[in-house]
Amino acid sequence: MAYSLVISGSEVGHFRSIADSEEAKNMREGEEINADERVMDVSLKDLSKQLEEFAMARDWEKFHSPRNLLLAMVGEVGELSEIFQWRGEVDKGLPNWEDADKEHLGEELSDVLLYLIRLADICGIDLGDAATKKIVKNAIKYPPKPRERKLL
Ligand SMILES: Nc1ccn([C@H]2C[C@H](O)[C@@H](COP(=O)(O)OP(=O)(O)OP(=O)(O)O)O2)c(=O)n1
Repeated sequence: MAYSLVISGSEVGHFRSIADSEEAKNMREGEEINADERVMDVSLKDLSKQLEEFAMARDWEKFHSPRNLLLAMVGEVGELSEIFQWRGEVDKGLPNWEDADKEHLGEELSDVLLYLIRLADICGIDLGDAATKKIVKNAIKYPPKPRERKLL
């Protein structure tokens, strides 16, 4: 049986509860989820909250220690690497890739991101704030190329 879970940009709250929705609970392995619309502008804090709720609903908080989350993230980095393994150099935008391969890539990138966000949260790090400050620090360390002066 196929399920179609439609998520719109204005329904992030709905999306937030999808993992614990009746449809999700009733789903069996191999059944299809069809997210027809993209979720726009989801924030790190939104994702962090969803991950906390996901762990709480399954009583998985006891497993989400900093070390376990780090190891889980590294494992997902390995799965991400496997997608690129033996392919040689890949063009930007992945023009010759099958849709299924791109979807798989999106899933593995998401797994890395989600474990990273959860790790930061569990460690009490505000990742959005830390990353923004790091970008500023990077810009000071690596100043932009000076513009060429126009000679009058
Ligand atoms: N204790 C856990 C287990 C899973 N997840 C979440 C975070 C990841 O987004 C995803 C990882 O799930 P799997 O371990 O099933 O890994 P994959 O989705 O990569 O499946 P597979 O390894 O079979 O390809 O689920 C989590 O938060 N906490």
